[in-house]
Amino acid sequence: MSDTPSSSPAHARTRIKICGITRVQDAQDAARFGADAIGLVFYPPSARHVSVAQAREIALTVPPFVSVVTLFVNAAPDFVEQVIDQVRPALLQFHGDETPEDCTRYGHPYIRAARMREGLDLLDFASRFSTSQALVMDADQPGYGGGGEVFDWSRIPANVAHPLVLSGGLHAANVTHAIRQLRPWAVDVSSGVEASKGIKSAQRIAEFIAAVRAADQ
Ligand SMILES: O=C(O)c1ccccc1NCC(=O)[C@H](O)[C@H](O)COP(=O)(O)O
Repeated sequence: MSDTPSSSPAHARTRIKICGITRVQDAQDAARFGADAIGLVFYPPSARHVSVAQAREIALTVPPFVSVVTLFVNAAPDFVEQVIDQVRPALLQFHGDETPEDCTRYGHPYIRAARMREGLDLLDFASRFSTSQALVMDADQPGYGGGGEVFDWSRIPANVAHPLVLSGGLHAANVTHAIRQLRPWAVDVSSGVEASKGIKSAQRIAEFIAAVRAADQ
């Protein structure tokens, strides 16, 4: 086997985040099938909103080396502090209208969602959020996120320096193609692995993860 560089991607394995987990059982299924991270949504209008107590219970059952990500939409700083203290997330995810200062004030690693609306300059956005560990690229939709909508992937510039987390309307039937086309660092899914809003389907999680692994071959 040759050890010369090739055009293959810089990483061999696309990371997978299953977002909008509301039940211990769903977190365990995600981990069991090989997810790298689970997302807990703190946004009361969402059907996937969890209380701090619920989130803590779920986080305590997540096995080692599976990251817990807590997602906020324009949350009050005191509330974010409470979640950091009680849930101990590996990462914060800001999915609303937060400024760079809103994201960095906790001194905690974070990822920032870019809602891919018409006219968004992603390179400018990336430079404003240079301290973000990754950019989550999601469809722009009413309700901020989790709407199962795909955006136009051709609007992602090739030269974004951040690791990219592809999100928005992914499911087992389109994620293989998405990964082969874009080679993101990670993929993030919610609606595409659900049985109903906020309730994940073990079978759909398994199929989604198998489709990601197929793309990594
Ligand atoms: O999931 C929600 O209800 C939600 C509400 C408000 C902001 C963000 C939200 N979810 C964000 C996510 O990380 C989803 O995984 C992402 O938007 C993709 O969702 P989907 O298109 O349903 O796979």
